[in-house]
Formats: sequence, structure tokens, C-alpha cells
Amino acid sequence: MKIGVVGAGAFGTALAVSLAANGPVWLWGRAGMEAVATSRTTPRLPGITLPEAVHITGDINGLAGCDVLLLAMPMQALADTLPTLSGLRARYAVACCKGIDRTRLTGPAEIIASAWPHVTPAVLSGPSFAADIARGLPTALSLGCADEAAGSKLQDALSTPTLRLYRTTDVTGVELGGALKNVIAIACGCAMGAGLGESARAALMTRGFAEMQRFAAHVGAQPETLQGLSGFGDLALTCTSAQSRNYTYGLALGAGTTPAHATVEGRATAQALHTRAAAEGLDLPITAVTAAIVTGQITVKDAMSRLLSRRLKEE
Ligand SMILES: NC(=O)C1=CN([C@@H]2O[C@H](COP(=O)(O)OP(=O)(O)OC[C@H]3O[C@@H](n4cnc5c(N)ncnc54)[C@H](OP(=O)(O)O)[C@@H]3O)[C@@H](O)[C@H]2O)C=CC1
Ligand SMILES: O=C(CO)COP(=O)(O)O
Repeated sequence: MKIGVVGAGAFGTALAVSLAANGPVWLWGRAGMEAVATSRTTPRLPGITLPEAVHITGDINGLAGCDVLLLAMPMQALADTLPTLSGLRARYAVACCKGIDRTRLTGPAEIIASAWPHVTPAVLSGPSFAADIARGLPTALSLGCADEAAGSKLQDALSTPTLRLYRTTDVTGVELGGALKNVIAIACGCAMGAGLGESARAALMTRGFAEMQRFAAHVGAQPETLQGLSGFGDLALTCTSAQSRNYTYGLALGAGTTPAHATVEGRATAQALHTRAAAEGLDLPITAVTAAIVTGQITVKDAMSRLLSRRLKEE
């Protein structure tokens, strides 16, 4: 299968580098690709040399004829980007972005299905820092595809000697695991940045995981999916590592400093998730305070008092 990657940010480039171990792969980015092609390096992944098997292009038609497109742009850019790519006519589109669309309140699979009804959508998610994948460190991810035969083909095509894919037909579970863990990672960063301690972080991770499972069950995802790589696995990684942009964004908010300019998917997703949960009568208290923090409505201190003063209940 001919594989193309849309989006030459850290993750798209890392996936292309890993897939190059299997054969040629095409990588498209919207800016600065001539310099990437010449130097075979990118500022998004310092210290990594892009193998010759990665065909680098700034022309979207360079992805013509690809059977599989890996969509590696930020979640909030997905819906507007897809119509500009419809000339490509791939058979499979694999969302590699993590989040819930703030306007449509859905995940990437639904957005792909409505923009490209002729394409089989899939979602790739799980604990994986781009830098680790690009360095060839062992990584395991979940691949969600409702069509079992297509999922199996994609699993074969996208696994590499260092990137091991597990497949499931529970697309919703896979996309929610990746989307919701970012919200909890921001909350954990806030707690750590504010000096509330590791016990507080463990409590937020645990009760945050309960919220992830509650929302996932509400929308029909399977509980085991959330307990897997995209869910528990990615939650554990993102809530505890200074490599995570969501966690470090929270750290800065908690410490009262200015967050770095970076792709922080949990910011929009916290708002989308809170809006949807509130409309559907679902209680997600950590999500609610995180959405209020990232929109500047409350401080981290207010958020903790709000969580601690909730009515006592069974676990
Ligand atoms: N980095 C990581 O470790 C991981 C990231 N992910 C997910 O991958 C997705 C992308 O993240 P990542 O690669 O790290 O982000 P980066 O910030 O490194 O790169 C984002 C890429 O998307 C492009 N882009 C940004 N806005 C638009 C737009 N409006 N239209 C089209 N393209 C756009 C950027 O182009 P330009 O360079 O021109 O700005 C860039 O190529 C996110 O959803 C993230 O959660 C998943 C797992 C790991
Ligand atoms: O999703 C990731 C790791 O699995 C990357 O996390 P950040 O987007 O927070 O950097």
C-alpha cells in the first residue's frame, strides 16, 4: 500500500521516519518543505535525520495515488483541511490527531466520514512521543477501524519493526482515549505547577480516568478500549512526563507563568467535552474545572477548592 502523511509536524514526520523502515513513504507539509528536503532535518524533531525512503513534498499532489493517508494535523484543523484534499482519492484515512472538534463536538472519525464518504476511516492513538518514535524506540499504539478486514490491512501496513499496532473495531474508544487524556494531563500539570503534590496528581489521574470511562460508556465505547493503550496507557504517559505539551501547559498555568506556544490539544477538547457533557447531563467535574481554567474563568486554587468541596460519595 502506498502511504502518505498529511502534516509534517512532529508526529507526522516521526511516523514517516518509522514507516520508512518498511519502504517508501510520502510526507507533505504546508510550509518550509524545500528546506526539510534539502537538509533532511526538521526543527520539529531536532537531532533526527529523515531517511531517503521519506519522499518530502510541499505540493499536495505529491500524495496522489496514495492508498492510505495519515492525517497528522492538529484536531481543530482537520474539518477545514479535508475538503482541500478531496482530489487525492485515498481508500483509507487514518486520523492521527487527538481531540474533539470544538464546533462539531465530535472526534476525527465522524469528521472524515462526513467529508469523505467514499473513504474508510481509522484512528491511530496511544502512548507515543514523536521524538521516541522517530528515534526508533519501542512504541505500541491502538488502531481503531470499524471495518475489521480494513483494520487488519492497515495494522500490517502501519506496523514497523519498532512501532507495534494493536487493532480494534472500537473507533470511538480509541479516539476518546487520546482526546480525553489530554484534558486530564492539563489538570495534572496545573496541580503539580501549583505545588499541590504527587498525591494530588495521582488522585486527579484516577478520578480523571473515571471521567474518561464515564463519558466513553455514555457514547457507546467499550470499557476495555479505555483500559488499553489509547486510554490508560496514554494517560499514564502524558500526566507524568515533562515531554508532554499538555502537561507542561498545565504546569505553567499552575505556576502562574506564561505557557510555551505549542500544539496543546487538551485546551479546545476540555471546552468541547465540557459543553457536550453539560448538554447531556453528564457529571465530569475535573473536565469542568479544566475547561474553566483554560478559558481564564477560575484559578487553579479555585478549581481545587471546587473539587474538594463536592459532596462526599462512593468511589
Ligand atoms: N507530538 C507528539 O508527540 C504526538 C502528537 N500527536 C498528535 O498529532 C497531532 C499533530 O501534533 P504534532 O505533529 O505534534 O503538532 P506540531 O505542532 O508539531 O505540528 C502540527 C502540524 O500540523 C500543521 N497544521 C497546523 N495547523 C494547520 C492547519 N490549519 N491546516 C493544515 N495543517 C496545519 C502544521 O503545519 P505548519 O508547520 O505549517 O504550522 C504542522 O505540520 C495532534 O493532534 C497531536 O495530539 C499524537 C501523538 C504524539
Ligand atoms: O499524545 C502524546 C503522547 O502520546 C503527546 O502528548 P502532548 O500532545 O501533550 O505532547
